[in-house]
Amino acid sequence: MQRVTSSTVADLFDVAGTRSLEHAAAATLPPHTLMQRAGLAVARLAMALAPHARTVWIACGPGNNGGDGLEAAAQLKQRGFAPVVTWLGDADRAPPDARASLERARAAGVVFDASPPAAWDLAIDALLGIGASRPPDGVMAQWLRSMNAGAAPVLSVDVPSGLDADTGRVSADLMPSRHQGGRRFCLSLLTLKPGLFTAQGRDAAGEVWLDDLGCESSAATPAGRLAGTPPPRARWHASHKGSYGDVAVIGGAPGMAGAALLAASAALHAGAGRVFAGLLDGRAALDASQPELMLRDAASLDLAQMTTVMGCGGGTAVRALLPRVLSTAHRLVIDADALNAIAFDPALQVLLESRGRRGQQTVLTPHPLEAARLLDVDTSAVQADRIGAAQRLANRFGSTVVLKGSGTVIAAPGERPSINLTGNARLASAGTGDVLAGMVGAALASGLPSLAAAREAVWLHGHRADRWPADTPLTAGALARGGVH
Ligand SMILES: NC(=O)C1=CN([C@@H]2O[C@H](COP(=O)(O)OP(=O)(O)OC[C@H]3O[C@@H](n4cnc5c(N)ncnc54)[C@H](OP(=O)(O)O)[C@@H]3O)[C@@H](O)[C@H]2O)[C@@H](O)CC1
Ligand SMILES: Nc1ncnc2c1ncn2[C@@H]1O[C@H](COP(=O)(O)OP(=O)(O)O)[C@@H](O)[C@H]1O
Ligand SMILES: [K+]
Repeated sequence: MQRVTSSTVADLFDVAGTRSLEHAAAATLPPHTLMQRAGLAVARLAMALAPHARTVWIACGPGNNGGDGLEAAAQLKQRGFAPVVTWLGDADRAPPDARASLERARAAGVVFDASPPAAWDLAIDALLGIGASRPPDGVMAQWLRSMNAGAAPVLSVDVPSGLDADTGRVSADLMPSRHQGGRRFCLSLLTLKPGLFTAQGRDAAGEVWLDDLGCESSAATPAGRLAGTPPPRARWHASHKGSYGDVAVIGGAPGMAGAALLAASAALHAGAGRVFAGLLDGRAALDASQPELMLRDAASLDLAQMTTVMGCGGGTAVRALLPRVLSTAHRLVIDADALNAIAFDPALQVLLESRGRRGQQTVLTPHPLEAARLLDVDTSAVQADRIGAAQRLANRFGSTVVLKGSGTVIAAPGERPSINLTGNARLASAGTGDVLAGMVGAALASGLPSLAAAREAVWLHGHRADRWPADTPLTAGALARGGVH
């Protein structure tokens, strides 16, 4: 059993992949082995989380997820705990594994009840796993809401019930409350599922653990991966500023110069050799607080030699510059208003696609609304399948795509998408996206290929937010300066 952290490297398997691994493993093992292993793993984690629990409420559903819960109940009872099981199944219709664990729980003397105990020290959610076929309702939804509202920790078996294991969607009324409720844990069985890590998945699951039940995962193709900590970038003693590349930030239309300056500051603090800011505002000649930045007229910059970060605070003015930038920029990060301009202009889309065909490095950094505009769908469609949306954009434009938000997805043509696990909701403040664009620019300018540059910058950006003191608001300016307090 292992705890998943932002440095974990692991494959992610969707429901179809997990099912084929389960079948392959079950075929080589004596009957009921997997469920016994699953139940024991759940019981072990439960005992570690609540070693002094007097009452453990285990809510079990009608399928094999409920079977895991029944098996855990048997194991906990045998170890001196007092599980109370509420089971929504029917012994005549339960799948064979769940029925076998039902017998074992009964034989162990587990207490079964029709309704939850009056109080509990730990709740185990074994209502639905990867077989969920519709959103929970009725008694099942009521039990989930009780767990969510209770002060005790909640341990979800395999996935939080009601979570779409492939996409991370959960219906709003089953999400844990932000204002009450205990800590949340999820023990994912056999495989890690992508839905645990993106969209609502991170809030629904809480701290994720994995038990592979002693099974191999080579018999299925992963749907994605957790890429872990990026390798450190060494700086040679015998290097100079030219070794780390030039970044040109183009953006900052009147009233929005701050966005471009944030991106430029972020590029500088992320190690770019030289940073130029080509402000569309035209008025500023010096940022006195950051004299290292060279403020230039955007038209005067020789983009063929540089890494360009385009669009931060660009307004509509950025549109006129895009044909030249898309055609000439050596390496390119496209953010914010530049993405919006491309979404509404088929001629710019053609120019972007041809960069991909020429093999030029391009990273797009949309938030969900910008991604929706580029895909001509609405934001809810993007959020309903973030991995799919990022991959479609990457394929369409021949670019690396960073689809921002909780569980940022990074996709590139022909590559397995990855989900980044650093970062938290303190990043939900104005300007943090501009900072990310600048950081991707610096990583690209150092010579990293676009996918590695995107992974490194996204990881570091989130890591800075994770390290930031909990009692202090995080500003984009501080994030740009390296997350230094
Ligand atoms: N076999 C093994 O040894 C192992 C199994 N493992 C475990 O099995 C889990 C998968 O089990 P599973 O395939 O039985 O699916 P599961 O998630 O229990 O749900 C299906 C049941 O729920 C029902 N149902 C669906 N939606 C519903 C709703 N909204 N509201 C109410 N009911 C709803 C559905 O009924 P139906 O849709 O047919 O009406 C069916 O009865 C997996 O996540 C893991 O925990 C692993 O530990 C590995 C070892
Ligand atoms: N709840 C969250 N959890 C993790 N990261 C978040 C969250 N909210 C925002 N972020 C991150 O903060 C950044 C916000 O970018 P963006 O939406 O473009 O903001 P802005 O336009 O204000 O710069 C992205 O990197 C995004 O992934
Ligand atoms: K569950």
